Amino acid sequence: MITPFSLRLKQPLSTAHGDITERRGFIFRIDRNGTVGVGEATPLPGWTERYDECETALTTYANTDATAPDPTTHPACAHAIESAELDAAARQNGCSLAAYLRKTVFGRSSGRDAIPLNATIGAETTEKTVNQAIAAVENGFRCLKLKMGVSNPEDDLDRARAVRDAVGETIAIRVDVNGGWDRETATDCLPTLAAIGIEYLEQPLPAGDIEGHTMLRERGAVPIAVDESLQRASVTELIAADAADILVLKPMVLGGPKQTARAAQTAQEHGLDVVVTTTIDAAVARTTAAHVAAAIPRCRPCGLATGSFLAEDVVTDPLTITDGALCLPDTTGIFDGFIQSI
Ligand SMILES: O=C(O)CCC(=O)C1=CC=C[C@@H](O)[C@@H]1C(=O)O
Ligand SMILES: [Mg+2]
Repeated sequence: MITPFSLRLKQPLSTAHGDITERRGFIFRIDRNGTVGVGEATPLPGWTERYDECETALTTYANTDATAPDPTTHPACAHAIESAELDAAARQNGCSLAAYLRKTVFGRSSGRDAIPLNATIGAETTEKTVNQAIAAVENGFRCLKLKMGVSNPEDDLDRARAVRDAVGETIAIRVDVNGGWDRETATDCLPTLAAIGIEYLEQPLPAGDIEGHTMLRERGAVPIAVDESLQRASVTELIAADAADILVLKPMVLGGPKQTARAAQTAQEHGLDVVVTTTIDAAVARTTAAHVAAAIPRCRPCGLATGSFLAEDVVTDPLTITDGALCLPDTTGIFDGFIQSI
């Protein structure tokens, strides 16, 4: 069964790719020998297939004997299908999705209950950015993610400096440019970002400029993370190119929770760190991503505090965030409560 939804954001999330103002997607429900599984597809144009492409692929899969679509061409659709299958499988095994992924991908039986998060702050004015940063720290967040690449680089750097001055040295500040700089701009910004003491610089250059990220990384000024580049190159290719210290993994963009867990495993085997984030998804995919993060050993603070961007949701959020860390619900599968309420 496929149920479409459309959710408004409380206010636009401003990024170098443009503003995100609403999220439209589908809840996908399957029945496997009497056990229900639920998954979500929330395509984000520019990151995944378009909404109409997702709808066609999901409908075709549901109504015919078609195999699941390729996660590289239809990642959001593949995400919904894989999530629903894993939800049912975990429930049949009497365990949570996190425990199921831990066992089947990482061969482990125990893991973390609480996942530290970053607070996400859009490309706003300095005053708004500083106010949001202070509010996040007062709410217990120890890690802030600032969006850059919308205004000019000098203003961006001033904003990051103002946040550092406001929150002090002990709070991690990471910066996400969403590919908004060229090599020269990024190179020029490195010394100031290093002086501000940022945790890492995420996707400074366009997705396809893998070599440029390698070049920035070689400078050694600040660690480099890639996000959008994972749509252009595989984890193995990015590792071979020495393009990143950190991979930002979005299950909705990578085609599902297991795809993401496997990407994390490959990255960690090669000494890279990972961060799990959403594409500002609804509650089902956010909870799915939280299970993925909980299954992965050694995650840096994750970008999962995104439910508060939405003005409405498909279902009551089962995740609680306390002191900047997220707690998973005690459940089988993704969340037992979804079966009754959606
Ligand atoms: O990582 C986070 O803190 C939240 C998610 C987030 O920042 C994003 C979600 C969706 C699209 C992007 O603009 C953005 C990102 O680039 O990571
Ligand atoms: Mg990013």
